[in-house]
Amino acid sequence: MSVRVCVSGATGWTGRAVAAAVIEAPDLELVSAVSRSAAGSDLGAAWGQDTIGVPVHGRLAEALDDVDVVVDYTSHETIRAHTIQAIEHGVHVVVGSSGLSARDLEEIDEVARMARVGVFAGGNFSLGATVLTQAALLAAQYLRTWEIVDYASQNKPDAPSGTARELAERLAEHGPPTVDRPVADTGGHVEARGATVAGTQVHSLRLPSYELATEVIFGGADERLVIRHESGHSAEKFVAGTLHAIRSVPGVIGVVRGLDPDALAQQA
Ligand SMILES: NC(=O)C1=CN([C@@H]2O[C@H](COP(=O)(O)OP(=O)(O)OC[C@H]3O[C@@H](n4cnc5c(N)ncnc54)[C@H](OP(=O)(O)O)[C@@H]3O)[C@@H](O)[C@H]2O)C=CC1
Ligand SMILES: O=C(O)C1=N[C@H](C(=O)O)C[C@H](O)C1
Repeated sequence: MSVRVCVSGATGWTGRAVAAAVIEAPDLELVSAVSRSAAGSDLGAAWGQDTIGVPVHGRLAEALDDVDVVVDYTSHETIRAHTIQAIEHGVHVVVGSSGLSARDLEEIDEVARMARVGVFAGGNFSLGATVLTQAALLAAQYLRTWEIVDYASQNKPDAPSGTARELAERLAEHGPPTVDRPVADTGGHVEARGATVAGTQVHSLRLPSYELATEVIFGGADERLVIRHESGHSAEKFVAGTLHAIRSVPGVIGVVRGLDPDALAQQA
């Protein structure tokens, strides 16, 4: 039987690519979509194409009937409320949108477990970013000092990126990085040392020409290790990971965070 999917944010950069892939997948069925500006239209028409029989709703709450999994690529402003709404409706959630902290995900985990619903949250669903996280987790076992630099376009509305936040929070699994001088003891403008996310300093740059790049720099004795992921301009790189999450999440209760690179490599 097909997994019935709603794509929230289906007229956006990422949601459109994901919705198109859901339509093409033989084991998935796109039953509804969400977008405020296209509310009331057919999704194909909203894309400037032939109609495809998929209604677009202006609010997620209106789009959840007969849905097994909602995939959300809307924004950091809406993701928390959307995730809770879907769980309360008994619908599994794939969280693509950035903005949820580890604390948010702990709270969501409790609600999801009570409802016996799965939530698959990915700070970055691309294969390269997934490998970045795995490489950084390995490095953190040996090199105990690190900071993260998060590069994105000047239009990205949130900071840090979901990619950088998830990386910092996953690195916290190895305990906080070693610091010689606490950030709070910094003279001058302490803000210049960046934001402390789960114990890691994160520096977000927002400049024209970047899509998204994430760099984690490990400091050792007279040496450094730099691990950097660079994103191109298409949203296609997020599709395989998102489809993997859609297929996996009905078998989950509570929150699962981050992709397994082996599972993703097999899917790609
Ligand atoms: N985890 C990952 O791998 C990735 C995460 N992201 C994250 O996904 C999110 C979306 O990014 P992107 O695709 O670039 O965004 P876009 O701005 O291109 O698209 C956003 C989509 O969501 C809809 N939307 C926005 N707000 C609402 C709302 N309040 N209610 C209903 N629909 C809404 C928009 O339609 P309308 O305005 O008409 O409502 C549009 O369809 C961001 O948080 C981004 O950081 C992006 C790429 C990869
Ligand atoms: O806002 C975006 O555009 C993106 N956001 C994601 C993030 O916050 O990490 C990742 C993606 O590369 C694009």
